[in-house]
Amino acid sequence: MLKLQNVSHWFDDASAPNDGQSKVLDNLSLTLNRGQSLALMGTSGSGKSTLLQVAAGLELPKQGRVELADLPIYELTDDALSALRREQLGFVFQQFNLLPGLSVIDNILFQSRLNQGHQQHEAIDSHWLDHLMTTMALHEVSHRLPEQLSGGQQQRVAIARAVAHKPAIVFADEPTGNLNDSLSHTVMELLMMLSREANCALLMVTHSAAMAGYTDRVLTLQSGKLEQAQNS
Ligand SMILES: Nc1ncnc2c1ncn2[C@@H]1O[C@H](COP(=O)(O)OP(=O)(O)OP(=O)(O)O)[C@@H](O)[C@H]1O
Repeated sequence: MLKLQNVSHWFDDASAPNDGQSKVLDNLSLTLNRGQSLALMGTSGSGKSTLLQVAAGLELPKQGRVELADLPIYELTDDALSALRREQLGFVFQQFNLLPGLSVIDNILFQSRLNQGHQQHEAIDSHWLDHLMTTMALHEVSHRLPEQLSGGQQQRVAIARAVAHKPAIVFADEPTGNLNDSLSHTVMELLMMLSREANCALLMVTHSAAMAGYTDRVLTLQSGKLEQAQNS
């Protein structure tokens, strides 16, 4: 599903060694299949978000190859890459990134509706939508705007939105970063359950060993390399 092959990336920085370049990602490779989950840990600044961006087709790596759904993403046309993102990817960010002018239900359906506007995409599965709304306890607030929700409710909307169109892979950057401990566990349980039900892969960045404990695999990014995390 997701394949990174010999990926290296650095940001141009005149003050850094090695001819002005220090590598954030150093010749790393990674495979993640549908139905599998992986937590990415590492100290602040170790490159976790950069790796997520590179894997999701949002930052072109300086070297190496990235495949999503068997497609070499950085060789696709802009239109093909947009379609891949729209149909196959889901995103959950620490800041939720809900669309402020849209109700809860319209936020959740946003990506599915975009897909429907494009050729041959299946209609939204109303049973799946109802299941999502029930699981995330969002029925009662479905017509509210994001600003009328608590942080936990906003995060549940963000997760429902990320999986509503049953993507092949969900990228989550600190998905529980803004939540208290008990809510974090609830949100992780829901995210894991929904990703299992949608049979999607999950690549999650987290600082929390407790949250990483929910995923099948935990890797640590250090000096640009991926290492097996301790205790995993
Ligand atoms: N656009 C950019 N331009 C220059 N340097 C950048 C850019 N984005 C990130 N960096 C640098 O790359 C390194 C890795 O950043 P990244 O955000 O990927 O780390 P992280 O592990 O996600 O950190 P955190 O846990 O604090 O969010 C850092 O040294 C950062 O300063």
